Amino acid sequence: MALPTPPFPPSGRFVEYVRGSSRALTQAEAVTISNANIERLLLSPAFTETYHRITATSHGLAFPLNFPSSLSELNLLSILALLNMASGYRVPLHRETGRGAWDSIRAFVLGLYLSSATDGEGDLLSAMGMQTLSEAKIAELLGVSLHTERQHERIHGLTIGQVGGPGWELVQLLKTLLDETGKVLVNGGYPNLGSFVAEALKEGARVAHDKGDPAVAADVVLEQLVRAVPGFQDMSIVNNQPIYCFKKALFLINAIAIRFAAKRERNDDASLSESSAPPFPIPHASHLPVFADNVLPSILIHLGVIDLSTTSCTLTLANIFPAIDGAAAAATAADPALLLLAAAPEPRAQARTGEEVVVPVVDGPVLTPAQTYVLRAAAIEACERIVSHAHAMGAAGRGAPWLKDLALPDLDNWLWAVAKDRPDYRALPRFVLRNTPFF
Ligand SMILES: Nc1nc2c(c(CN[C@H]3C=C[C@H](O)[C@@H]3O)cn2[C@@H]2O[C@H](COP(=O)(O)O)[C@@H](O)[C@H]2O)c(=O)[nH]1
Repeated sequence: MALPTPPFPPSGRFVEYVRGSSRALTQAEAVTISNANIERLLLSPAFTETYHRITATSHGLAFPLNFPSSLSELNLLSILALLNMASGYRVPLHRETGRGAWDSIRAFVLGLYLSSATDGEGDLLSAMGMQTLSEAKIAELLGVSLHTERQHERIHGLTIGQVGGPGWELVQLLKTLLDETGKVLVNGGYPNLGSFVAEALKEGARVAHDKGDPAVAADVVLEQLVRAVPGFQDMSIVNNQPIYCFKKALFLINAIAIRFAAKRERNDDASLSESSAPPFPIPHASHLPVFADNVLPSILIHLGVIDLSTTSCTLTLANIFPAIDGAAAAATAADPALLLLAAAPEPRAQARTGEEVVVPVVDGPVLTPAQTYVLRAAAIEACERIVSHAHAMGAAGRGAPWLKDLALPDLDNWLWAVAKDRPDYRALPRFVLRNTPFF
């Protein structure tokens, strides 16, 4: 059942509406986020002992490619962000490709780039090229099958392959995103997504300059991305409450800031030549709301920051993650989060053999679109609260001194990457929504 779509936020207020609508929906659905549990996380060894290592090392946004220009890299990054979804296909992707959603999409985009250079297929990353991709080519680059197998009804032992299944579904989602975005770009006269984004970045810098506030640039870029490209229109109405998440567009703005920040500093340094600076301005992103996917809310629930036990029964959210591990829960009285907040357990097998501990990837609960918007809203609100609580603790001299500098995108990065950092976290189920192009 498709949810209704709200109007766009008023011009100039897109970032504010992500925050405001997330808070309002979290409150309307009676999700509890307590300062006590936020503080417990911020003081926990699980957080303090890994924060700097994780936020300093993991981003996966640098590709091992020699881009002919900054614009070419911007285009690749923009397409990567546009396609940064597929979380609902994590388990089938692991089964078929050995990779999760993010790594599969990265490999796919890398494949698009490399086949553009070598296969004589034309530029598959251009506005025209992205519309020419066949289902078969997308499936090949992604490494998934367009078929499922089923038992023949009458002939025992005979299996029949038929078009369909998770691989096919994901290929449809990607094809639609590539097609519709390509059309928008061609209609607007843009050769590729990167050149559209570069224009938005310039407009953002112009408005930021006029208003004397560098933070405004990201808002302008967000608005332009969302208004123009259906694949960035990650918004809905849930129980009469509009909700704006804009995960992929916010992720893109932050990715641009991360990838090109060093160059921005060079850009600001007038003594350097023009040629070393990219031909577009780089936005400030450290104030942006987090990029709400399925990982952030799931982990925040497991860590006890988002508490669903108080939610109303209409959306049946209260028990979506039943006690993760009965024995562990018993050992920690009523609160399984306590084990997760402790320092990472010594990975014994790893210590002995030097090999990765293999954790089976299992699907979490399959939710409805309405349920997932509520949980993603709760993650956005929880991260706002975590960061302001950290700043207050820093000012009061409680906790680690660096808490006063905690920034939203770094917190996003920690939550996302820590989920893959410890064997016990990797085993935590994340909720699943299939058939969405947004996360
Ligand atoms: N909130 C947030 N969500 C993120 C990312 C990333 C990429 N992270 C790297 C890139 C830059 C950062 O510095 C990270 O190191 C992917 N996702 C989303 O997770 C989902 C699950 O995917 P998986 O677990 O693979 O199956 C999928 O919807 C995917 O879109 C992030 O950073 N934040």
